[in-house]
Amino acid sequence: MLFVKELVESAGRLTRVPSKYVFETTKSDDCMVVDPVSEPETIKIPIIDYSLMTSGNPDQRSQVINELRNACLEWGFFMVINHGVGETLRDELMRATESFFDLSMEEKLKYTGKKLFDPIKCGTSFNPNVEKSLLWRDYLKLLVHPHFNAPHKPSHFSKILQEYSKKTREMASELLKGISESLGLDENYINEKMGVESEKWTQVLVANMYPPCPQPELSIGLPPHSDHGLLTILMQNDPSILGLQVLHNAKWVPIHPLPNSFLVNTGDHMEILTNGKYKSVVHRAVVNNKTTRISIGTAHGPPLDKIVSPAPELLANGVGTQLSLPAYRGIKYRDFLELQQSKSLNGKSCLDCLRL
Ligand SMILES: O=C(O)CCC(=O)C(=O)O
Ligand SMILES: [Fe+2]
Repeated sequence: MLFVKELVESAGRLTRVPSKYVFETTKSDDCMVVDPVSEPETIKIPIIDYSLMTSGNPDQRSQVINELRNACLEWGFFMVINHGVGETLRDELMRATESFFDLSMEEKLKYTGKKLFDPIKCGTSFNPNVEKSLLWRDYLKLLVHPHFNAPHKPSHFSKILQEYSKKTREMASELLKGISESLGLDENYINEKMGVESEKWTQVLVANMYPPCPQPELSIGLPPHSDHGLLTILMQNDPSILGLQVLHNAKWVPIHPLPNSFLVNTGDHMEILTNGKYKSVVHRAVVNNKTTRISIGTAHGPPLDKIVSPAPELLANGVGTQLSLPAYRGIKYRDFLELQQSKSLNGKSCLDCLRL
């Protein structure tokens, strides 16, 4: 296996993308990319002030819950500011992640596990065995909760990962409370049903590295896809390096992260649980020819053995109204992950398999 990082570094000055990295466009790639100058209104990304949600002031909280509801209904994506996760921890994690990718091929190859549920997995592309073309992306994927796993090198990586995973779990749990409330449910509804309260939920951390690409228009870092869990919390190395694009009203919206913010999106299990009220958002990562971009995402989902189906409470739209039918069949989280990882990443194809 050859990582993109090593391909770029070994080639001296790479001027062309090798043909196996030329990405075939799919339907949603035909969508236009929003031009921020002529369409500034379309890129008003929702911003959630986390500190107002947790300040203890009920008016401020209900204002933020409203904003969360709109963000989930209209975008499936929002930026979180004033979240209380220290800049130092974020920087340390980013530096340690860079050092991990800088390890020798020999070290990294120790983690190129073959099995889907290998708790530590380092690799390139998404699923090179079945993909028609390779992605301009290397990755490290760790199962960090309920059992914590991390590589031994670099030496301080594990401690930083553990702290960061805990902080993002706390944030995810608070956001899920707010989201429950925004759906008219008890604030603990999702956390109770999804094993958050019992500490049995699943957290997977993925670090993506996208080295500079000589022909960025021909290749892609991650093709259009939705995430599997309930919520994904993402940060990147430098807010000025663009890469993430979110599909909104059939157009790709490039995300300009606010400094020190987190990017949060709803995943397929949010869509299943809410019976399609809050949909998972399709997004992709494009590459550039100047700088390496690194993003680190934590996906938060139910316990692996939990079968998730639409919440009965959300099948009725109000007192006295008729029940609507469940729109998705229930599936064990583990089976959903297996389905997604056995194919190439392709829009919402896994969720489509569950539609009733
Ligand atoms: O690199 C990014 O911004 C997006 C990463 C992503 O979508 C993922 O890891 O699922
Ligand atoms: Fe994603």
